[in-house]
Amino acid sequence: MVKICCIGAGYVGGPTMAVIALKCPSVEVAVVDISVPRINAWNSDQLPIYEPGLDDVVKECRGRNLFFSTDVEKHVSEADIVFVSVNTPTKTQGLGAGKAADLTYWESAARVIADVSKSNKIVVEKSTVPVKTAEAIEKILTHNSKGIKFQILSNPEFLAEGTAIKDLFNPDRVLIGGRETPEGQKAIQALKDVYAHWVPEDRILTTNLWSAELSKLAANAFLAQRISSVNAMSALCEATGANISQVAYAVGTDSRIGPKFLNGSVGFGGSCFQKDILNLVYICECNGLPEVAEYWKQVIKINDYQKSRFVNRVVASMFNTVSSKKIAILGFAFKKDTGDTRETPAIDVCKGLLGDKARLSIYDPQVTEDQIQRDLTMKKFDWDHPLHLQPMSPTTVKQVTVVWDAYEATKDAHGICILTEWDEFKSLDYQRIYEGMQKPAFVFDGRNIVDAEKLREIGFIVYAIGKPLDAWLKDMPAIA
Ligand SMILES: NC(=O)C1=CN([C@@H]2O[C@H](COP(=O)(O)OP(=O)(O)OC[C@H]3O[C@@H](n4cnc5c(N)ncnc54)[C@H](O)[C@@H]3O)[C@@H](O)[C@H]2O)C=CC1
Ligand SMILES: O=C(O)[C@H]1O[C@H](OP(=O)(O)OP(=O)(O)OC[C@H]2O[C@@H](n3ccc(=O)[nH]c3=O)[C@H](O)[C@@H]2O)[C@H](O)[C@@H](O)[C@@H]1O
Repeated sequence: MVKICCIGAGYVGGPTMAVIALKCPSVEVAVVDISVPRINAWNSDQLPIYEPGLDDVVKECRGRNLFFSTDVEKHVSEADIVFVSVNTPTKTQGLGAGKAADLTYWESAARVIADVSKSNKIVVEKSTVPVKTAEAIEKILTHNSKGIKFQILSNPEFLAEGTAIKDLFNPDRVLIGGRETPEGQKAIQALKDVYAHWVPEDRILTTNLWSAELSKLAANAFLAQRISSVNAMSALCEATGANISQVAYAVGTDSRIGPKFLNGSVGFGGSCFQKDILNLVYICECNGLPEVAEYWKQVIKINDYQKSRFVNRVVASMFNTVSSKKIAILGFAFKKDTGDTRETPAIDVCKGLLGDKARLSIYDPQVTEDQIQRDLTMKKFDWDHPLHLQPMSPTTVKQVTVVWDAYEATKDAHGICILTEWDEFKSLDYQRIYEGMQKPAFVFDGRNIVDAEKLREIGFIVYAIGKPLDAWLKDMPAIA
C-alpha cells in the first residue's frame, strides 16, 4: 500500500489530502502538523476550516485511510511520498522583507524529512514557493541524509477557497514538475498514478521543476491582474457614467478574454495573490529585471488604490467625516463561503474608517469576534504564520463591536458597507433595515450584489463599485 504523508494541515493540506484519500482507497494518507489545536480540530466534528463539502469527505475517510496526527516524525519516516504544504508567508524582517517568501517553515519541514527518513522518498512541493526552491530543498535533503535518495517534485495547488472540494474533484489541470532524469521521470509517474485515480490523463501536465514552480506564481499573478484591470476600469466608469458590469460583460464575451473573474470589487484579498505577486516581484528584481518587477507591482498598487478609494467614497459622501458615526460592516471574510480573513480588503477598509474615528458594527456569518479583533490589531503579514506563532493581541479596538446578525449590525447605523458577497446579504429585508437607520441612510456596495435601484426606491443613497453615481455622490467627490 502506498503511504502518503502531508506536512501542514491547513487550507491546502487538509482538503487536498482528504480528496486523495477519498479517491484512492488503496492509499494511506496521514496529514501532520505542529499545531495541536489544528490536529485536534481535524479529528473532531468541528473542522478547523469552513469549506463546503469538506465535512462529508472527511467523515467518509477519517479513520479508514485518512489520519490526522501531530506525530510528524513517525508519519514522515513511514511515507513513500511526502507532500509539504506548510505556509510560505511574506518575510517581515531582514533581506527581502515585505517581498520575499519566508521559507522558514519549509526549511524546518525539509530538515525533519532529512533527519527521520530511513528509506528513499518522493518529496512534493505543494506550497507555493519561489522558483528554484526545489534546488535549495535538494541541498538540505542530500547534505543531511545517510545515503537515502530523494526525488523532489513540484505539484502546486490551484484550488480556490470556498470551492476547494469542487476544484479538487474536477481540476482544470494538475501540474507536476520534476527532474528530467530517469529517476525524476519515475517519480513524476508515481505521483501521476495517484491523481490518475480520478483526473483524466490529458489534464495532468508534466514539466520541468522550474516551469512548475513559476507557473503557479504566474497563474496567480494573471488572475490578480484581471481583477486589478477590471477595478482600474471601475474607477473610470464612475468618472464617466459607464457601468462596470456592462463593460466587463462586453469585454468578456470576446472568447479570447473570457467572462470569468471580471467582477469589480472593493479589492482582492486572500492569503496568496498579494504574497505571490510580491514574491514574483522580488524574484524579478533578484534576476536583474526591474521593468518586469515594476509591471507586476502595479497590480498590487491598483488593489491598494481600490481599497482606499472605497474608504474615501464612504467618508466623502457622509459630509467628509464619519467621526462617531456607526457604520455597519457586512462581511469580513475575503470572499464568500469561507471564514478565512487573511489579507481581506475588510481589514484595510475598517482600518481606514477607524482612522476617521468611525464606530464599526461588524457581522460576518463565518468569522469570530476574536479573529476580527486580531486582524484589526495584528501587524501586516503576521496573519500568515501558524496561529500558535502569531503574537497574542493584547488590545481590542474599542470602537468595534462584532454582532451575529445583519439587522443588529445595521440598527441605528448611518451607513452600511458590504465587503463580502455572502448570498444572505442579497435577500435581507432592506426596507426594515432602512427604517431602523439614521437618515440619510447610505449603502456602499463593495461587491455589487444588491439591487441598487430597489434600494434607492426605499430611500437609500447607494454607492456601487463602478456604477453610475447618485447625484448625491457626484456632488461629493472623493479624492483617493
Ligand atoms: N489557501 C489557499 O487557498 C492556497 C494556498 N496555497 C499555498 O499552500 C501553502 C499552504 O497554504 P495554507 O494551507 O493556506 O496555509 P495554512 O497556514 O492554512 O497551513 C499551513 C500549516 O502548516 C503548518 N506547519 C508549518 N510549519 C510546519 C512544520 N515544520 N511541520 C509541520 N507543520 C507545519 C502550520 O502549523 C499550518 O497549520 C502556501 O504556500 C500557500 O501559498 C496554494 C493554493 C491555494
Ligand atoms: O494560490 C492560491 O491561494 C489560490 O488563490 C486564488 O484562490 P482564492 O484566493 O482562494 O480565491 P479567489 O476566488 O481567487 O478570490 C481571490 C480574491 O479575489 C476577489 N475577486 C475574485 C474574482 C473577481 O472577479 N473579482 C474579485 O474581486 C475575491 O473576492 C477574493 O477576495 C486562486 O483563484 C487559486 O487558483 C489559487 O490556488
